[in-house]
Amino acid sequence: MADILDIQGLSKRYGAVQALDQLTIKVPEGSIYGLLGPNGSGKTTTLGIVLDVINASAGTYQWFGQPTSKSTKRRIGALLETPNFYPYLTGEENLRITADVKRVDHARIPGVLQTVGLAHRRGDKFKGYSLGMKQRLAIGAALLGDPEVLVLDEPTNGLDPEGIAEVRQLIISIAAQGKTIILASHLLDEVEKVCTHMAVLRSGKLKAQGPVSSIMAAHDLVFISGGAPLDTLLQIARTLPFVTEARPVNQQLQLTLRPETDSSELNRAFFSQGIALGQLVVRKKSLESQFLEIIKADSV
Ligand SMILES: Nc1ncnc2c1ncn2[C@@H]1O[C@H](COP(=O)(O)OP(=O)(O)OP(=O)(O)O)[C@@H](O)[C@H]1O
Repeated sequence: MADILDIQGLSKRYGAVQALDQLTIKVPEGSIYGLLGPNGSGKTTTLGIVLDVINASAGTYQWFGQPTSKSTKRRIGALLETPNFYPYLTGEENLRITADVKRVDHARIPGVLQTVGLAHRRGDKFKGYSLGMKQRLAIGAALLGDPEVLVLDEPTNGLDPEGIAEVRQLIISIAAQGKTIILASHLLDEVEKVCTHMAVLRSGKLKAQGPVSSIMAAHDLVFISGGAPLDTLLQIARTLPFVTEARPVNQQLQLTLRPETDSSELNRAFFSQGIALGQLVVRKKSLESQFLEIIKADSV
């Protein structure tokens, strides 16, 4: 898979604030890439830099394997702030105005309205739209130029639960049409539900990145006990190449395994040393606790 966006060592300083610190990430083509981090972690700054509205202090980025230019910009649609639509005009009329500003043919409008699920409401005034419909129209405006990539900053902020569900579904369906989507969010739940890949930021630093499933899978815990004294189990566990962490907890041994390790390998490894484990329990950590650990960790 080619990389749509390649960010290398991006840094941004605002006076005393290091908003971004040597960020390096690659966004694969066709992914829904989530930039996840608490408020102030540098997500908007990152999007602003790669959209060429904020200057970086250091580092580089390339879109489609090229430095940014008019032609790369035409291939990117972005929604950083809610656009100012006219309340007394219809959804369709508002898109016509946006199309004129962007010098896009009006012939694109019916298809865009269809994509964002507003074709049947195209003649209704914007002010009568629900919050979710307003945001879908905004996403439609970003799609007018038929971009290959859609960049969204906190796309569900301020929406009601229904609007959140509509917008998340829309993002997934746009990606299904072959577009790459990059979105910033402070909601772990959102990234987990919508994204295929993620980068976790804290205080401008990258804490983890990769496919959402492998980041989440990397943090399951295994508890073992029995068959031998805890000390012996600990000694053996520390020699196993697929065990990344081992420590005694409440008369059991708590282990963290390398991603994609099957816990049955543990049974086999101990058995080969003459120990039949009395108990082996895999506990999935809650996503919240994984996220908190990732953003707490000094490095991942
Ligand atoms: N124009 C600016 N001047 C000074 N400091 C800024 C400016 N823009 C952002 N910052 C600071 O840079 C850091 C990163 O901000 P940024 O907006 O990129 O984070 P974020 O993850 O998008 O958070 P949020 O969701 O709250 O916008 C924060 O400490 C913020 O206060």
